[in-house]
Amino acid sequence: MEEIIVQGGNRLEGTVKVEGAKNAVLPILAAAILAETGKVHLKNVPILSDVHTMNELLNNLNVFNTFDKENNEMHIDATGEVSTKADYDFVSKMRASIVVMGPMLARYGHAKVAMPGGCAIGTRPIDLHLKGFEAMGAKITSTAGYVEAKVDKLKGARIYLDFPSVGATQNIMMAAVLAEGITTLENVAREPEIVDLANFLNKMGAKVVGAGTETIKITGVKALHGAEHSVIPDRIEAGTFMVAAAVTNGDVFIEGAIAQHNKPLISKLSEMGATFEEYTTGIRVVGPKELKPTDVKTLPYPGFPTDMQAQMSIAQLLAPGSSALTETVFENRFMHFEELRRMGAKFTIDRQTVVMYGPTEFSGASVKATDLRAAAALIIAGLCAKGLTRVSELKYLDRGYYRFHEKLASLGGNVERVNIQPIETKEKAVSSTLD
Ligand SMILES: CC(=O)N[C@H]1[C@@H](OP(=O)(O)OP(=O)(O)OC[C@H]2O[C@@H](n3ccc(=O)[nH]c3=O)[C@H](O)[C@@H]2O)O[C@H](CO)[C@@H](O)[C@@H]1O
Ligand SMILES: C=C(OP(=O)(O)O)C(=O)O
Repeated sequence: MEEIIVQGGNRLEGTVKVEGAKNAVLPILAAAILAETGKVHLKNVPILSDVHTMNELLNNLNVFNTFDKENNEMHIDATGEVSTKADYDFVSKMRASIVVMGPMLARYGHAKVAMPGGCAIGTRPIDLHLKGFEAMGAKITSTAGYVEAKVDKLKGARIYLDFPSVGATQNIMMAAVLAEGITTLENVAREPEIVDLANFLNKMGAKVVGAGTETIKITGVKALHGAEHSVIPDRIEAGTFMVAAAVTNGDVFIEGAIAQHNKPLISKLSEMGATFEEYTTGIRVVGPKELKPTDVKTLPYPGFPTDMQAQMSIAQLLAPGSSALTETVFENRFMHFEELRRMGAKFTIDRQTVVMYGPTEFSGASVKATDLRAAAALIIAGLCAKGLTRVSELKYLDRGYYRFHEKLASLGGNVERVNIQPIETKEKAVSSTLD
């Protein structure tokens, strides 16, 4: 079992480079299914376990790729006959696998995908994705844990999303690119990852306009081809380093960070006393000696991102006074708070709002990551704690952060990743030496 061990107290200083965005590359990899001719060439592909999982799924569907990890480049070939069934083994590992459904349906008029189910942060239904496919003429059935969509030819439609779901916007957009006629998608998600997907689809020959606004218009075309594309930088990884710098009174240049993508976070951390300098190559963050309290509410983009909520809570806990955090996107994304309590955090939770009482003097403890962003938050808390913090369940961290411990260590953090023996194995070893 692996753990990250953090000895708190160091100020972070120096330069750190962000990877390509996990949440951009996953739907883009799914979109590669649409390339009936020519290969897809992707640049700035992050080395993450989620990317590995998506690759395994694609291979299983007869879509092959080579990943040059030295250069973060990938070549994908979807010109063969692509399978239209995504098995439970893959979808259960990673919810984002559901976005293969739109491309399959667009290219073959058929998709059968295991129902993704909920996860550590909420129930996460896919009703909006399915409503969109239905509006375009697909018949949807669900049996034995699978959802199946069938249609002779998808037809363009006017679709209003009840909630600006990121995954539903992507899935419906990818279904619509080969549909007959025009699809108008209203109340869509406006995240930068939606814009990146639309840009990639357009390079493949699609006609998508309006990505990044509330309405996306897609004019169906006959077929799509391979294309070259560089994935946008990961705004959540960048934001995680912003918080790490802010809470350690640090001075960190985050290479590749785009200020436009992180406006609400920059605004909140500025309110708390951090200063920011924006450059074309990245962002410099300087943390204050003492943070000021502030309230945060997560919202769809361009609101404060739910994926930064756990990390932000560390800054709020450190600030003297009370700070509130309201989570409106997922119904169960406060799991990390009980772990933080073990490190000395004081707070109360009432439904979707946590009120934190600072300043927290974090003390090092053994804690378990409860999801991907919780893992990063606990490590950041460890950077500010007295003594040693040990964070386990690193499988979550590896979904979305590449060599997080090495990056923090390169900034002066006392952070190590170690392989520890499970207790039973240790006991066996001790008893065999006694024998
Ligand atoms: C791989 C990826 O890009 N993941 C991101 C994506 O997840 P994902 O695409 O799953 O998130 P959504 O925007 O779809 O979900 C937001 C909310 O809408 C609900 N919902 C969604 C679809 C649906 O059909 N019905 C429904 O009720 C969800 O349960 C959730 O409460 O956006 C989230 C919100 O910014 C981020 O936290 C995730 O990191
Ligand atoms: C919730 C996240 O991802 P996913 O939607 O893949 O679970 C995340 O990136 O924080």
